[in-house]
Amino acid sequence: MAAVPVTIVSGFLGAGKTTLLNRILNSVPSDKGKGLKVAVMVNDFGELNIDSQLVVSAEQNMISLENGCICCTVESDLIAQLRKLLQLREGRPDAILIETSGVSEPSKVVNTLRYPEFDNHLTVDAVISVLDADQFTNLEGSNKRLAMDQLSVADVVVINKVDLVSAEQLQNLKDNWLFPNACVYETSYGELPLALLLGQQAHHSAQSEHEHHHCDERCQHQHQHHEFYSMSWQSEQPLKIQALKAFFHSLPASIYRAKGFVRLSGAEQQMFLLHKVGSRLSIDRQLNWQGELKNQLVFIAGEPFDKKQLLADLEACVA
Ligand SMILES: Nc1nc2c(ncn2[C@@H]2O[C@H](COP(=O)(O)OP(=O)(O)OP(=O)(O)O)[C@@H](O)[C@H]2O)c(=O)[nH]1
Repeated sequence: MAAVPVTIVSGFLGAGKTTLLNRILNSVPSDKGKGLKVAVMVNDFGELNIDSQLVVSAEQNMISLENGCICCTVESDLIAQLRKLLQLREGRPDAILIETSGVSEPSKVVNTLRYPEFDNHLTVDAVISVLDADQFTNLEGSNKRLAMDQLSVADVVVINKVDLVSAEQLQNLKDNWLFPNACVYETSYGELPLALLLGQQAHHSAQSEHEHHHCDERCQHQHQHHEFYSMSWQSEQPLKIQALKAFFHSLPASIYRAKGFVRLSGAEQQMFLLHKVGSRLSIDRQLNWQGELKNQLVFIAGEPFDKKQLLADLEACVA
């Protein structure tokens, strides 16, 4: 049996990984039409599983690796899920897509895929890293270092959100480019031909470190994992939109990412999808909502933050 190609979609928080994943899934010819059978793994860092609710998974096999980081705390879950997929007699996927959380290091996921037990069963097709053209230059400190680490192992870099930047800003980004080995594409909303993203066998193995290295409890190898902090909040009460916007605009910059669903007063039977990425906030009506009518929000920060205060401020937004 041929090895199953695995594509890793990585990139910093909010860069547009889920958007790109959905774009890919919508373009893959469906299984029933004798197309590809794709298994999708998504990894959300926060306690609430927002991404899995956003992925269009119609006929695909969707697996959620929750509440932790795919490259460390949920690595064993990743291994177990990969084993399960490979053991399938029928329905073994033709391709696997892994969307890492925005705080994961894709090189560690590549190393997991290289464990001897997966030899001849899995092959890394490409590591794709999505870059947020709008927010990338504003990243600082450990956020910047992590975003750079993610880019440094990419075979394909997708410069996304070009609709939000001027030609000059984009040129500036490219003039300071540090990753000559990757194929680089520019786009908005991950809109790229499927052929540029899947089945390219683009992976350059030399780019990942620690080949065949399997950490165990005796291992001296230091995981230089970047620390991130998250908090989740759920409530059934509708929120006041103006108060909610003011709340988000007053958050400390270290709370870089927030996402989830909110219920707003005046439209109680609807649900709204909320995204905060760096300084940008969007709140959009969700069409054809099938889930529960309740607020579910996740906050992710590069520094510890006052969770009690955040909860109190959120509760003050309840109508
Ligand atoms: N204007 C604009 N917005 C975009 C584009 N791509 C994605 N977005 C928006 O950016 C926000 C984050 O997109 P996601 O696809 O959820 O980003 P992500 O990388 O999966 O986020 P995490 O998994 O939380 O790290 C959403 O509001 C998207 O609609 C783009 O090209 N242009």
